[in-house]
Amino acid sequence: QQQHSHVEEEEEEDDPISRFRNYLRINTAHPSPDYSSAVSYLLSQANSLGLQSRTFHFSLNNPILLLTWLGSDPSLPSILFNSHLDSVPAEPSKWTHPPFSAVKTQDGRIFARGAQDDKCIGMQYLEAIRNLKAKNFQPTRTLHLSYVPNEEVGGFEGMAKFAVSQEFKDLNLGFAMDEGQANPGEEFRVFYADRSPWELVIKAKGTPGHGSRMYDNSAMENLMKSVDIISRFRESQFDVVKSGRAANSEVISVNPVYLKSGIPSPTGFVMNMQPSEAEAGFDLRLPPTADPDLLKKRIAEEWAPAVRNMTYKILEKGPLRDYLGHPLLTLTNDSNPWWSVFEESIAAVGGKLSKPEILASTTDARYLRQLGIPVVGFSPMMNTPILLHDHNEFLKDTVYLNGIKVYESIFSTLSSFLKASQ
Ligand SMILES: CSCC[C@H](NC=O)C(=O)O
Ligand SMILES: [Zn+2]
Ligand SMILES: [Zn+2]
Repeated sequence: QQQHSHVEEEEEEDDPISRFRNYLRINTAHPSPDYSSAVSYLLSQANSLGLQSRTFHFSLNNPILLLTWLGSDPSLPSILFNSHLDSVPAEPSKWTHPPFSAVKTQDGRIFARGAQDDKCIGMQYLEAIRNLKAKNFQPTRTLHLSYVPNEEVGGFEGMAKFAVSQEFKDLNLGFAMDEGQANPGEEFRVFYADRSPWELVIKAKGTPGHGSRMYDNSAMENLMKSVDIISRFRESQFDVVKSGRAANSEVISVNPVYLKSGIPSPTGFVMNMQPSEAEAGFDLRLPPTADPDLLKKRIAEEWAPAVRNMTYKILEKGPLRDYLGHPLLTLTNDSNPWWSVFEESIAAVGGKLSKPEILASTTDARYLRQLGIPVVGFSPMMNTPILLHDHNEFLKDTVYLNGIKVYESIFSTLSSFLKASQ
């Protein structure tokens, strides 16, 4: 009985850490994310802060929540802070604590799927507004917070649809921020571009035959030649990274994700038959500087040539260029006034930024950059191991709380910044 009341007491606490942990307890992992609970929870927070709220349904079962803190001069371009509602799945048996219980250990680590990616920033945005309101801060520019579904599977039912809507256009955005990544070191990492993902499937056909026969042009041989050629390209890119000439995210990555062939039998595969078809799947990532046409030519001529009985399919998962044909990147120099003001806001709280990077993976920021909106990827996590999509994802309470201070500075500085009128 006593223990029971103790637990209830803990759940009813209302402080930044409990509010973060409660958000983490809502299971928004794929394949069946509970978006409605997440949206109701965020709405209750927004209401307690007196923020305006709207929920959009551009796609069935994929709600988008938009919260707005109206500036004193709503005619100025506004600022958007985005986070995604969904998470990748977790395998509970491989975690030391259940992934949706948000256990906090003695040393302050909060374990949950989404702790770093990216429920931290979603709640830190709200806490920063809470603190600024308590200080009677009034923004000049309007601030928007967006909570979007479907990011982890490409954003096609989320930000991709929102970004092309009239409702989005009406926000009149001047600048946006989206998630970044943790840093084990002392500085905050910051991202000016994402790599663009392609899915590549290559298929080989060939002569079937007895498992004992040696002959040319079997499907397996044709596929394995391609796998070998692709591996060599991968090595050449990886060598550039290993020799320190480029960062991981600055080269084209190509990683095999599946191999499929064989003739199934009740116990596995028929072992004395050479199959007539074989295929392989690859995850490709292109940095903004990569030449997509050159890569397509390489795929057609070397990786899956028709002369070797190969066919292929490339699925481009999102844009590579903006509507003016420019690569999707945000300038991080003085020519971008938003960047300078962002830098100032970090310095104002004693934060240090590491050299701006390209993100190795992909976020919804690409849909905003496609529109020509400058977007900075940033999650204020220093002294933190990179655990996104990993087992035992956690964030330390002190790091989380410090991040709230960082966003207070970002919000107040950016929303008062008047020079940029674009
Ligand atoms: C095909 S777009 C997928 C987007 C996904 N984002 C986060 O991990 C990623 O794989 O980078
Ligand atoms: Zn993410
Ligand atoms: Zn992710």
